[in-house]
Amino acid sequence: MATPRRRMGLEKIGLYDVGRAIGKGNFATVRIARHSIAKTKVAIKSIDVAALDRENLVKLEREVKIVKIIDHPHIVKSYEIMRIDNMLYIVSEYCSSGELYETLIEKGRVAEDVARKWFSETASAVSYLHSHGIVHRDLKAENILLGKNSSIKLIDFGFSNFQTGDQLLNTWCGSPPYAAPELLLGNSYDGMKADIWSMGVLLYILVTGGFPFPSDSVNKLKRSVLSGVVKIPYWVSVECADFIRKMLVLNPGKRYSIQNVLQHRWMYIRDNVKKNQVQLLEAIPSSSIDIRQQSSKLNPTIMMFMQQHGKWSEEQIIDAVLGRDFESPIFATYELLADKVKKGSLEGTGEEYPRRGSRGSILSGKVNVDEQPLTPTISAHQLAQLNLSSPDCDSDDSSNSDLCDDSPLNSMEPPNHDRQFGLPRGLDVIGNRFENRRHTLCASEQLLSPNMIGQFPPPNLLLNNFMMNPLGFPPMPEGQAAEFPLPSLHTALGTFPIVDYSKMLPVPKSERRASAGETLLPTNIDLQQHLANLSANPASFPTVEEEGRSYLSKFGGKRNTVHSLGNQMGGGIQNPIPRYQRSPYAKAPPTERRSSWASPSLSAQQTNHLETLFKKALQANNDMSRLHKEFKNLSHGCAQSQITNEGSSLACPQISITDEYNRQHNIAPSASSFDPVSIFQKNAQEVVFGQRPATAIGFSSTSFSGMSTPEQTTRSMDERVRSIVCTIPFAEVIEELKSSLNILKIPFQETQEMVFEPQATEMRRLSLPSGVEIGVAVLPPEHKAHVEFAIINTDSPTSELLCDQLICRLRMVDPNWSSE
Ligand SMILES: Nc1ncnc2c1ncn2[C@@H]1O[C@H](COP(=O)(O)OP(=O)(O)OP(=O)(O)O)[C@@H](O)[C@H]1O
Repeated sequence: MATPRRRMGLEKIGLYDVGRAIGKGNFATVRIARHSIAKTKVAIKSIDVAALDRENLVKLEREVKIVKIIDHPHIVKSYEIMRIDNMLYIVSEYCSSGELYETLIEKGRVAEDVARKWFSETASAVSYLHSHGIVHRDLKAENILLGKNSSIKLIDFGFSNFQTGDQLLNTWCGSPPYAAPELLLGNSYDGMKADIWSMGVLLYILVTGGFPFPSDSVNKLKRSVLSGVVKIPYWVSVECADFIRKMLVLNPGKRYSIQNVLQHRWMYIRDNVKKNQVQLLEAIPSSSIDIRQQSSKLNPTIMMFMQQHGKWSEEQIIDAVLGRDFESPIFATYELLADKVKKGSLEGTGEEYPRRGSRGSILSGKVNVDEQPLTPTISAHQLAQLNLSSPDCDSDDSSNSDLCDDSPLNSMEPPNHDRQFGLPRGLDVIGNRFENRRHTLCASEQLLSPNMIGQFPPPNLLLNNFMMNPLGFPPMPEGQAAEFPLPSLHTALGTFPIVDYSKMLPVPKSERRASAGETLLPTNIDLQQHLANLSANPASFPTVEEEGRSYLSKFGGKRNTVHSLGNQMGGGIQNPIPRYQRSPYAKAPPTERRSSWASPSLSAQQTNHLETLFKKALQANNDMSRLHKEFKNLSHGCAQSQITNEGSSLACPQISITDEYNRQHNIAPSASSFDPVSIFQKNAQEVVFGQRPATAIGFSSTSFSGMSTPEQTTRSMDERVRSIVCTIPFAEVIEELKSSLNILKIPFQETQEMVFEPQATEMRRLSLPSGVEIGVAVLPPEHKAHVEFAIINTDSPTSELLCDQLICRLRMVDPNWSSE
């Protein structure tokens, strides 16, 4: 008999046979165990109370208090609290499929419908907590377990707390990568809003497989979080990206609440997984859940069974169960058996209790069951309901196979969920499992101590997983190249292995503003070739700073600002031009703006013609071929244009360099002892920096005329900015623009920024690889959306046309729009 022999090796704690360790936290070890009467597997978290200081003792007691009162299908259920000697044990339902974090490590990011299911379940649990004034404060993929049918179970209430009304919390809790900015700043915070930030990070991780703010130090993390820039890869759907951004809003006052989260449209996109979830959410509206509602009914079958097997009296059972005495084995036994019955044959039949006339018992006046004489025997049918007839290690739930292995009790082996996902149980995975895990941090006083840095995940842990599995990247659908003569960047991005988002996506605003040695824009280097080289050797991808340094060491010692100056047909710009002083999206007096904007290469009539065609093409199921053809015809007719055709590389903008020193000291460019322009022009082919898609820092452009003085030849930035005001809400404008770009299959990067003039307001920037940047800002107090389209790299009519198209789309959804 194998079972008894194995069981001899199991430690006995209370009514549990305790087996191997399945998890480890800061202060706790979690082991799998089996209830000797209910035969149900459970997880037992054991904490050596003697090892805790006063502060942690308080937290532990709070955790105990909270787990006793919460009851939600997506929160791990606790059954019993045992205090034996110096140890405190929390017995809870066992989740067989491990941590969500491990699943992500193994599988990489998940499809959005899977993410939606998991995220909805998490949101449902968080909503339940928040509606009962409880904040979790440690939401992370490691604290989300997967139970049967891959359903989410939230664990670890070690840092949860009660929060009422407008009360703010002060204790620093959580894991840095999931920590809200207000926590990173050491401010008092609203725990509920901090939970939402962590949920934003969680959703980001689910759909991208990486962290939104990848950093290898706390300082970098802080900088990255506080920059307010969230870089979302292009494969994330527009709705999902919007949702993530709503949760990752710096200002907690403007951040989504859990009610907003539950109502976001991404949560209601229909798919098979969601259908179930909607039902689930409907079945458990958070507002209607009473914390562990006391049931006045006790199951007589369970009671009889307990009397027989536990030797407890009827009164003892009733007292413990109705009194919800977590510190009594009677309550745990009853609850475990009741859950077994619920999951078993009675589930869904509505027959949770024996029918009138069936064998039952009058247990007491307190118990609302059919009044029948107590029969101290249990029928085979009733026994089957309890699912106890199977011997140890036979039935699914009561199996000891996980528990009673031959390994030492405290050996740290991963649970068998590896098998569930059909993955080989790699030794390296076993070895790293607990090392990789990020534990929760908690500090009352200091913000982040140096040893917290050690708590960070191994750099790019999730992303590295991607690299090992390039198939994790969505291939660009065949035949879906950009409809417009965009550079081949589109395809290149599809195969570009992400080493670090910060190297692929637009650099943060703070970096963009750097004045020295930075360049902006694509030159005539074949971008695709360049990216292909980089993808072959990702480590060689230089940062902006490296690129700048390399330039300076090549061309001179001064710190120069580099401007891109338009096109190769421009006839050569001999003089530096004043640096463009402000963000293209900063508000400017109307006089500084052009109310209308037209391509110098296309007549207004031609533009209108294209616009009309564009509208028609949109109506005709996105058939852009005619428009495209028309566009090509027009472009051939533009002698001075620099329209590029599909497949060709980016047009070569001429580069001019403003000597920063001269500019600052109002020294005429001609007086400069250093005139790198000509050198630069000669060496334009060698310029290796600025290939980054849509990277732009101060810029200006040449016109097509080839005139000789900057004043005459340069179309100022304002001339290349089209500005319109929409009357529909900001979010809808963004959605419309993004969906238009998606229809046109034009990749874009979205960043969130703040505009401070005339007053602080949120701005969204969409950066397109073709060099178009779109800024959308709310116009207070009217709450209209101010949209600016800026062409930043070349005076390309292609880009102009694209802007026209996007404006046209906005006009269709907002008849009240106006141009500025
Ligand atoms: N009910 C459970 N079923 C299966 N595994 C569990 C269960 N509870 C905990 N674990 C495992 O044990 C690990 C540690 O548990 P838990 O997070 O509760 O401990 P902790 O000490 O609070 O951790 P930390 O210090 O990181 O916050 C979990 O990440 C998980 O892998």
